[in-house]
Amino acid sequence: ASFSPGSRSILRDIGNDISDQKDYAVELNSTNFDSVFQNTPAKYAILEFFAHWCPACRNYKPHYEKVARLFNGADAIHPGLVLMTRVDCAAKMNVKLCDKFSINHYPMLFWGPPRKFVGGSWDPKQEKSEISVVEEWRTADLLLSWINKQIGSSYGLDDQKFGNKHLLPNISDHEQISQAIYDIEEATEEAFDHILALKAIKSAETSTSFIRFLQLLVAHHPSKRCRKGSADILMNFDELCPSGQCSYDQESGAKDSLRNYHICGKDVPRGYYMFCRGSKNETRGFSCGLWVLMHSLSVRIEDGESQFAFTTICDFINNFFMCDDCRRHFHDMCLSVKTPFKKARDIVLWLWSTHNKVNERLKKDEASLGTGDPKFPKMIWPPKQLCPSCYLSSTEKTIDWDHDEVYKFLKKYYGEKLVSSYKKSGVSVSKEEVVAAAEETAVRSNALVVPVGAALAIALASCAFGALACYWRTQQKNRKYYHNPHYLKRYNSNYMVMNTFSNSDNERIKER
Ligand SMILES: Cc1cc2nc3c(=O)[nH]c(=O)nc-3n(C[C@H](O)[C@H](O)[C@H](O)COP(=O)(O)OP(=O)(O)OC[C@H]3O[C@@H](n4cnc5c(N)ncnc54)[C@H](O)[C@@H]3O)c2cc1C
Repeated sequence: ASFSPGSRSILRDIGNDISDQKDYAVELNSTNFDSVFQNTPAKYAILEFFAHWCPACRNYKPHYEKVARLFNGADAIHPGLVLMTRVDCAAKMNVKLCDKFSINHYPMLFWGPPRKFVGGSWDPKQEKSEISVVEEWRTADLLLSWINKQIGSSYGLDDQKFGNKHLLPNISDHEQISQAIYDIEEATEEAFDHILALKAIKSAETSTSFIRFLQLLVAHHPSKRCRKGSADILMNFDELCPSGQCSYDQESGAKDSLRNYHICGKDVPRGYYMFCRGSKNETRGFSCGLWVLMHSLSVRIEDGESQFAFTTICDFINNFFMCDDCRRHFHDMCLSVKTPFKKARDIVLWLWSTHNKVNERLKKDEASLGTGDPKFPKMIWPPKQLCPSCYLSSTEKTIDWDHDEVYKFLKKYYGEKLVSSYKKSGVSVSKEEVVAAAEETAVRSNALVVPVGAALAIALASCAFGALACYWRTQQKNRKYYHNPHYLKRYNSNYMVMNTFSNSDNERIKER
């Protein structure tokens, strides 16, 4: 089978094998070794070399399995992050493989990016290698804290799976949305992967569209690590994509390549949608995550940013959502908006009703073609069970919405209930620092594309991420896109409202 990066199939398949064997760590041999490392969506791998006759190895197995339970298999607690594997060196077919890794005692554990193990080897005298020996491994506790140190996490052996085993639709459950933060992170990463795979930033137009979307993410992405990752790309954008020509170099050492960046950091588990998990592998997932991302952005913007957010989302879908029919339909709906949005409420409700138009169309298509997910039939949303007050009245054919109630509901559902669960220690910033940075950014950039709230949030993000802040500020001085009329003129007048900073804006920033 072939697996694309982020494919859910491989982890599910590994999961199925595991339930048969009751082992979580994946047993490798000289035949499957390369293909498993090549195809795993995990970011890191641990490889244990052992011998089945070795008593110490047998005693160690429960420790190793205790950790593997967290990361491997369909019910992994932290899926898609660390692939835990083992090779039995006492099996004849693996002798050469174990030799290549200079195994001189059992068990011996290695750590590295999975691809580095493909056709790989290890030699103690080797100076530069991305594969390293795991130093603290003797108990499950030690091994997990060693892993935590490598990836900056704080996982515990008692961590429990977040949410239901296999999400079954419960349309009246207000709390299910809180799990969507993982899906939004994954969808954000996946969108970035698609852009990279198709080298889709290739002109001034696509560059601008991408920059604007990053600005929106830096300011309003509900996940802290995605705000940080987006800020990181934004800060380095001039180097990564001079004149709109990005480097997509695959070389791991290529510093100026977009491929070396992760829009949500490098630890986002891949291959596991939760809120958006379909009952079949090929349904839901990314497109659901993308909708949820857009809704969660829309409820976070402020009045002054509404037109910016609208054009940014429309352009992003048009330029980078690789489903042709989808983006064409969506673009038509964008073009049908004749009056610029002035209030945040306008874009929240527009996105909601646009999504419902798509639902309505797909409901018919899926019924006639049988292509939908039977467990998640399309519906006009939110259903009454989820928001009774949204309905003034309804018949089978029409719904009379209470738009104020719908707006209130969406703000709560995609706002308050959907927040970053990612905590990183040492990230703190004083209010004064935020205000100073926002002011600095605002005063300098009188014709900035970034609207007030976004500038503040970017400043906040950049301050909050410590060393990035100073770099961001110096980089901003060189950022020509914002000042270049070429980049600003491409929209027709009703499709674009530029925000400029005035003294009163600066006062507002100070107040905030
Ligand atoms: C911009 C865009 C355009 C698309 N166009 C097409 C297309 O033309 N043809 C096609 O076949 N597929 C299209 N898709 C994919 C399609 O809309 C679904 O994403 C996909 O079928 C998966 O559906 P789902 O059941 O996971 O729910 P989705 O429609 O993806 O919705 C995700 C979640 O959002 C919530 N939700 C549902 N409706 C609303 C609403 N109105 N407001 C707020 N929240 C809501 C629900 O909790 C739902 O589970 C498009 C996707 C996107 C992002």
